[in-house]
Amino acid sequence: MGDTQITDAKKRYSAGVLKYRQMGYWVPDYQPKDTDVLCLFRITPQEGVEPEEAAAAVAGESSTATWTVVWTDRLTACDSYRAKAYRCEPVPNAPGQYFAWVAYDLILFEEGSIANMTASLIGNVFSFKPLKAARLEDIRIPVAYVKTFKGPPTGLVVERERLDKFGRPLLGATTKPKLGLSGRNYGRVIYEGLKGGLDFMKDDENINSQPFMHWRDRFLYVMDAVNKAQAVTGEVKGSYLNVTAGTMEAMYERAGFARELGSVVVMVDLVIGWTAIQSMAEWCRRNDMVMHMHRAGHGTYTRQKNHGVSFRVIAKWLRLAGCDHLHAGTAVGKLEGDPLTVQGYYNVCRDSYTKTDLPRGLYFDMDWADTKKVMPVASGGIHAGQMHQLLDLFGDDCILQFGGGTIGHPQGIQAGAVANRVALEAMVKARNEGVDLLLEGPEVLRKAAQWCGPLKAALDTWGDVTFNYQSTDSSDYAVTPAVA
Ligand SMILES: O=C(O)[C@H](O)COP(=O)(O)O
Ligand SMILES: [Mg+2]
Repeated sequence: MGDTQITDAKKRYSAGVLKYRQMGYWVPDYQPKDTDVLCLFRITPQEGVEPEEAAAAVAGESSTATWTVVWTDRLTACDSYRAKAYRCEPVPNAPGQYFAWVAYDLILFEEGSIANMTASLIGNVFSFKPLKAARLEDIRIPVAYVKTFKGPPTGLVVERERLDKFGRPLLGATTKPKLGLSGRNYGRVIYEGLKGGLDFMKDDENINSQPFMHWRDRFLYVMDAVNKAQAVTGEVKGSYLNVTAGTMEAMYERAGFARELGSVVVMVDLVIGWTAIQSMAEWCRRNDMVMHMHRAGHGTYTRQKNHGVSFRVIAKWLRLAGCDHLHAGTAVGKLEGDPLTVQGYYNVCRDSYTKTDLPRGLYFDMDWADTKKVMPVASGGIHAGQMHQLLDLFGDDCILQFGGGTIGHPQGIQAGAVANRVALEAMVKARNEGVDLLLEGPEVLRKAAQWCGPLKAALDTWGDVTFNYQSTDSSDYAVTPAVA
């Protein structure tokens, strides 16, 4: 018996163990349908396992197969239900690694459920012994499936209208220290930041309801600060109230209290899980609330290039699941992120139609079918001295968040916020006047600092701080291959 699909029914369905290719999970001449879910996996087969067999195994284990032939396949439309590995190629400059393309028929998935989609695509298959490692690099979700998800509760366009803020990135800050402040002191930090010119303040990912500050205290003091800052500045302000909790009931209770107090935004952490995220998105939609998503925990499975799930896939799932803000990397800050790869994440948050873009790690075209847009958030170790790079990398439709880079300002929190607002406004003005931000950005900052003491102090304190480390996850295609 060879390594290709066995078509003789008696041989194919006799009890025993067959190769996945023999069972029909490797179909090199398969033409993907417009309605198929397409996945690109990076696989590292064990020694002695042929790449096509490994690709077929991935297709099998993530769809209908098990390790042995089961006659019950014949009670189903198994020929169409089987996922099909249809292409397998060595990864450039990565010995032992292969890209495997797999197509899944739409019938394999429940509508509107990321939990269901992920249970197939990243279910058992990542622990499968014939593979040393596997990574889901990218996914094409077809329009027919996209339309079964509601997506962001508010969306980027409506959020700007509600906030009445246009033509520039929004500005925020994460309250620091991450843990330990009492409600009253916490509220003071919020007020200072908002009064100084930020649009948003933000709870940190791990602030929930600890002994030093019960969640109700936090919400009360934060909203008192938000209201006062709105009154003195005349601008709409918000503070992401983190409602992450141990149960859905507790999260609904906290979100309900945030709404009662007049908050425009609540926040959850990625660690609450797909079903909880979709439930909270439903709640936000019903209650006209912006939903901020902190991607806490993602680095445990997105960061290493040879194993896990790329953040671009997580970002696509989160846009469908429904969040309005999503932490998507900074490139220049303290957290992992190659600039082009991070731009790829931003693009899938905001695209109407995602085009294949290999240098940015985007392997498929994908039509978002008018799914609302997510506001990507740059947060993690950024400061005013990087404003030109941030604006150049990410454009206007994003949120720039400076936690330490606001709270740690030598002249105080309000001065930190002023420095960031002035740096941003100066940079947007320069960009709009045609200045080349990368070439002349530092000079724009220096000039603005002549008239703004807080910005000068920020640049003096942090201007030289960089985080220049080798990225663990950059594209395998540094430049787009030439098109003949
Ligand atoms: O949750 C976050 O986004 C980070 O804690 C940001 O903090 P930083 O700006 O001080 O790095
Ligand atoms: Mg944080």
